[in-house]
Amino acid sequence: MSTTSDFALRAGQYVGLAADRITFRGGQPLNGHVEVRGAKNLVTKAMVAALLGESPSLLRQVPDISDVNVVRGLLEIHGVKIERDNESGDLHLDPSNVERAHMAEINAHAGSSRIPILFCGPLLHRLGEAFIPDLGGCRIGDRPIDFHLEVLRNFGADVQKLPDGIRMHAPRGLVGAKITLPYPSVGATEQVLLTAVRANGRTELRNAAIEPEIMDLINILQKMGAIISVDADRVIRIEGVDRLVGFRHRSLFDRNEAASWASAALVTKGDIFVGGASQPEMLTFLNVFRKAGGAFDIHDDGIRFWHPGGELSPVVIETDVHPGFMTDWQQPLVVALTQAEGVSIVHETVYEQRFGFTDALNQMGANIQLHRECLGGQYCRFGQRNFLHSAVISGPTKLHAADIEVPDLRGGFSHLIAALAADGESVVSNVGIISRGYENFISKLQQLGADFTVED
Ligand SMILES: CC(=O)N[C@H]1[C@@H](OP(=O)(O)OP(=O)(O)OC[C@H]2O[C@@H](n3ccc(=O)[nH]c3=O)[C@H](O)[C@@H]2O)O[C@H](CO)[C@@H](O)[C@@H]1O
Ligand SMILES: C=C(OP(=O)(O)O)C(=O)O
Repeated sequence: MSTTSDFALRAGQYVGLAADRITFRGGQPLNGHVEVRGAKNLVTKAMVAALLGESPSLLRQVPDISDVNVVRGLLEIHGVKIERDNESGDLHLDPSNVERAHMAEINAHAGSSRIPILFCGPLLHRLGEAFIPDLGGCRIGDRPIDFHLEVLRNFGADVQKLPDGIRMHAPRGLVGAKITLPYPSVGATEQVLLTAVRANGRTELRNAAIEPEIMDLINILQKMGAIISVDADRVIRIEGVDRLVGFRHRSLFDRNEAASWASAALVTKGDIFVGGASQPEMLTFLNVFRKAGGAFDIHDDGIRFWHPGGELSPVVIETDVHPGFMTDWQQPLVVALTQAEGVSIVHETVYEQRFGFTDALNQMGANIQLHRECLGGQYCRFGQRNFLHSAVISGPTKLHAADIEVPDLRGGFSHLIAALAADGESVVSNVGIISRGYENFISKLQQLGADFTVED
């Protein structure tokens, strides 16, 4: 097991990379096997949930990604003792000695993640106060936290905005509330869950997000002693309890990483077995993958994805909340769509500015035009607000080498696979961001036969 201090030192930094630039020699198919472990979008929240327990928790399948290290660093500042077995991915969290932390230390560790905002409920329950630093996460739009703050006020928290973060108090404790979210936000739904489980009385949440990662967080909270029911039509009801205990839980797999490797197989005309992936959480992705011309085969221990030969077909996609097409799936798939015979459309309805990554693809020879209009039948909050949130991709276009810079996590993965599909030598810089959500992606690319050099 690694020691606590190893990880404290690494908290807030991107892991696993000696350098931030990779030179790719494209044109080879990616073939082979990669394993995906726990979902970034569940594991980091489960770690926060451990704060609510009176006894230690064990989380399994935790990936070595920088977002996990950021959350680990923050938990350790609050006195949670954490040990990790890197090989198995087991993470032991002991919250017996949670204490107040210095604002300066918290700020120094906030790093690149959006998770600090989810510490509010657990810290208010345990300590009666919380300080939350400015958030990281991908810059793919404004990403306000107004729903979170409103939710916390509904529970009775006193919220004060400071120049470098937010301070909260709940001197009289937190009380269950009736809440309707303006949009089924994943983070705000988690905020309600993590706060309501220990609040006094009942909470009813309407217009909740119901992503698989949220369902798995509910599984964890139930193991801890919470009482939560999920009704039809996005209604979640929580009965607050006086105490929660630690949990033992094997995390849901990372369906976003799995979908990325699936797209990598399609883009490079390869064949990739994604160990650990399972069908139900990827149903919507699999339908689109098949319509675009990709082949897949579901196994007990993973899913095989490959390019079956012949032309790829254009598709029309509208990203949406679950069970719709996940917004984190579109970027790598767009690279494949540059190779489809005809015109594809992607209407991004979750984030207003998530097509920044397409500039680099156009530089490499793709033909992607962005539009402010909603190119789709679905209601979208961005149509009247002047955002380039619809993409028209005309293909097939040959991709050629270029020097490109990673703008964000999923855009970054799409750049890697575009460089691997392009003729010639491409230099991709700022690749460290990719470690936020893709465990050991450099070793995995090596395993799959990619030809590249990491700069020392
Ligand atoms: C760590 C994590 O789990 N990240 C995921 C999570 O992000 P995250 O939880 O940040 O995403 P949300 O579901 O909250 O955001 C969805 C939309 O709601 C808006 N919004 C959200 C909160 C708020 O207070 N006010 C507001 O306006 C956002 O700007 C965005 O337009 O869900 C997203 C949507 O599935 C995924 O892309 C991210 O990978
Ligand atoms: C947008 C993402 O993550 P985050 O919310 O952590 O920035 C993502 O995983 O693609």
